[in-house]
Amino acid sequence: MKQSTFLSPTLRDVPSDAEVKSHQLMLRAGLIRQSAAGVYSFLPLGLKVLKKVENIIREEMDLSGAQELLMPAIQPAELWQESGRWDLYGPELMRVHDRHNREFALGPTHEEVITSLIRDDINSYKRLPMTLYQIQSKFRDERRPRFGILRSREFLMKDAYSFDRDYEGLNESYRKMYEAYSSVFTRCGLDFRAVVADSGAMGGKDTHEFMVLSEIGEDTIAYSNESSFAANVEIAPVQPDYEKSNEAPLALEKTETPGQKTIEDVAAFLHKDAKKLIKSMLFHADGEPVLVLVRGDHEVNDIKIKHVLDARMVELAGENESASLLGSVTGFIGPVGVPDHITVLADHAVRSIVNGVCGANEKDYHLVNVNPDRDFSVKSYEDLRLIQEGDPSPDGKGTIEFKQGIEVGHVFKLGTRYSESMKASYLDENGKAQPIVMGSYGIGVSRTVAAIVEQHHDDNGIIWPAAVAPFDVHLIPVNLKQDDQKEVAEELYAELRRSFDVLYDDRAERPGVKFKDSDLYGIPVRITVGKRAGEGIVEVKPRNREEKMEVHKDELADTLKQLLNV
Ligand SMILES: O=C(C[C@@H]1CCCCN1)Cn1cnc2cc(Cl)c(F)cc2c1=O
Ligand SMILES: [Mg+2]
Repeated sequence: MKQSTFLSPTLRDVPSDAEVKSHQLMLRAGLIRQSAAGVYSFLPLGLKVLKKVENIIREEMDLSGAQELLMPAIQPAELWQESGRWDLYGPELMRVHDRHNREFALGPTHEEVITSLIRDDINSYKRLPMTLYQIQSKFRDERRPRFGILRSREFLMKDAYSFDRDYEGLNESYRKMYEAYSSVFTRCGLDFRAVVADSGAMGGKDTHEFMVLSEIGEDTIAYSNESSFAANVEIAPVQPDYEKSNEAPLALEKTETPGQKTIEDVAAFLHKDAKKLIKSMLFHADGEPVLVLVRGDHEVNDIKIKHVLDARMVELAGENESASLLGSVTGFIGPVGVPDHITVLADHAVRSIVNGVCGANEKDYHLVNVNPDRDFSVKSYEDLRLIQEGDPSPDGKGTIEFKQGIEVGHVFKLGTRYSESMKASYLDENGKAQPIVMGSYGIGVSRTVAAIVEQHHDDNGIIWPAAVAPFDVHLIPVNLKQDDQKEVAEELYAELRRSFDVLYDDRAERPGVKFKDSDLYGIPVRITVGKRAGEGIVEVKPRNREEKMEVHKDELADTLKQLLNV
């Protein structure tokens, strides 16, 4: 490709609204351009990378035995009404009307469509197992699109769906897909972890997220420093560590704590360690009031509350709720003397508190020498807190550390959630109808491109791993006015492009501009045709190393093969 004709405008300066490196560099290197908040065009250079990632995914999907199809982005509302999700999602689900005023969704995912497709065509156990996938644009009206294509409102996803006769079959389909994902992200040159995840609104049991390690990742991974344990912190289990204290329980006392509402304030005011405090929070779980207790130095994990109560919606109650239900404002509520109709749940660690402190359910008062089970009772002690760095790993090996991650893949064991609601069944050997057991598996294809940039760049620009690079070689003559340089460059371009993807910088630009653009583009190998062109010597520089080699043009093809390990 001749660069003089190529549309990939580079920017000298960092765009002010781009906060993270991948967003900055993808704009500066001319890979993407924004057309609206969270809506992007992929320019030719960016599209070439997107296609490389897509094809790695396609190869691994096909190797895993999945077959590719393409579903429509426009989805009839009826399908979402059948699955019960039309009213479950709010403004994030983009909805359109057609000319007959019928309602449609712009597809954020395709469980409904694929299930409606399958139920018409798979009716015998002989057709199972089957895994289908597509690579297609998805639409999710994110409230806060940000970080370029890392969180955009239209994005490219590979979504796969597996269909099995039973859970044993699903486990096998899931394992195959899990292996395929590991191959995809390894081939893309990513440092990633597969972590145990929360299935969110999808229901279903097992689910894993594939996280690319990155400081700017929105997800927090809790992992053991001595074993392979790794989980999204949202769902990481905490082992109950019941420590019996030999402190004698003292008489309960009410004490004035004027204006002391936060854990820090109360602990300081009463000269107590936060570990002695009982943090009480009033939630609504599917509308029912629940008082949740965690130790003062811990954080409550509302996803765990949802799982413990098997609730659909869990949200913190407002100030006036606490006042009307518990007779006081947040900061002074506690479990002592709580009306019976309010469920009280406590994290395991609360049970070990002796002579603790909690709100007195009266403004400006707290109770001290509070002892669980003596002064208040709980419905049950559960795992309700966020895991913390330094906690023992749930598998008993090592301690927990945190890392930030970018979620690039998410695999789910769906079970029969969709096949039952949408009546997708198969006839077994005895002619009996059974619900199909499903799995769903996503990769953010465009997000993966940005994640690769986050892990592969330096101050001068992107450093593409060879497998996903937009070109193999960047061929740069220093000065086209020099006949020998022009001649050698043209000859090399004609010759190398037969076996490599070559970007030939034929612009009449100053060398400095050419090299700056080249560093921005991040093409794996740069060939500079300069002063020694007349001797047939050119300079070869790998983008991911400082060193430059002088190579005779006759050895060039072999040198490139080694550098690109093709
Ligand atoms: O998409 C999934 C599950 C898997 C992920 C892998 C590929 C197949 N689907 C979960 N999810 C996430 N955000 C959504 C946003 C909207 Cl607006 C919606 F209506 C539905 C969903 C939704 O269902
Ligand atoms: Mg996810």
